Amino acid sequence: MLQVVQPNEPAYQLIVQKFGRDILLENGEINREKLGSIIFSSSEKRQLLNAITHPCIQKAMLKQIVKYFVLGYRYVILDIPLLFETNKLKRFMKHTVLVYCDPQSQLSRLMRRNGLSKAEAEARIHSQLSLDEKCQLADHVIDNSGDWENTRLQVLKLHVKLEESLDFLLLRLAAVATLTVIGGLVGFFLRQYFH
Ligand SMILES: CC(C)(COP(=O)(O)OP(=O)(O)OC[C@H]1O[C@@H](n2cnc3c(N)ncnc32)[C@H](O)[C@@H]1O)[C@@H](O)C(=O)NCCC(=O)NCCS
Ligand SMILES: Nc1ncnc2c1ncn2[C@@H]1O[C@H](COP(=O)(O)OP(=O)(O)OP(=O)(O)O)[C@@H](O)[C@H]1O
Repeated sequence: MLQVVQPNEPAYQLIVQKFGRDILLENGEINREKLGSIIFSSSEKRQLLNAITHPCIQKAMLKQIVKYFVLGYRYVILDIPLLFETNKLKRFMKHTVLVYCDPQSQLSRLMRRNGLSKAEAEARIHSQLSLDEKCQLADHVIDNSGDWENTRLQVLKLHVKLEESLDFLLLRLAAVATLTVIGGLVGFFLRQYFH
């Protein structure tokens, strides 16, 4: 959901208004490293950023869901870091999947990926529920503590399961029927009008 914090987006204006121009790069884009270091060391600031960005992120997600639904995709995956914490969107999800890894790997991978110190990485991890707590809340857990191949096999298994599911079949049929009727009516009136 990077696009909601791009210049010209409403969330961007509000972020600059609340956090100041110091968090901008020379080209006007948000300096993610700087904003990250502010919000991950203050829960108040984090809540402020969440209050600004979450409504825009939710709108953008909804648009994409409708798009892929109409295109006939069997399922869409929403990558939502704070799904269980905010507990707002969970009721709209048919399935929830948690990608788990053991706490030691989580810490060392985050330190390596973002070049963070142990304390900085721990602050980020503690700004969310622990993975063990999230495991209890998710419908499916992919254990990514092992190597990539091990994870890939688990993902493929889940993919097959989701592809086989008939979730939302009635809703899809109703949507197709409605579109067909609307298309038919439009065609009928256009023919009447041009004859
Ligand atoms: C805070 C920002 C600048 C940090 O950018 P950065 O490139 O360093 O990290 P990135 O966006 O890849 O996020 C890394 C991870 O941090 C965690 N995280 C991100 N935002 C938050 C948050 N508000 N609260 C808790 N954890 C968060 C998530 O696990 C996420 O996957 C960036 O996340 C941002 O612009 N956030 C605002 C939009 C937002 O709220 N996004 C996701 C939360 S739903
Ligand atoms: N199975 C694995 N083996 C080795 N390294 C891994 C494995 N899975 C992920 N990593 C590494 O761990 C880091 C974090 O992975 P990734 O960015 O995919 O996690 P994420 O859950 O999307 O993170 P975030 O929630 O912070 O956005 C990356 O540098 C990635 O290369």
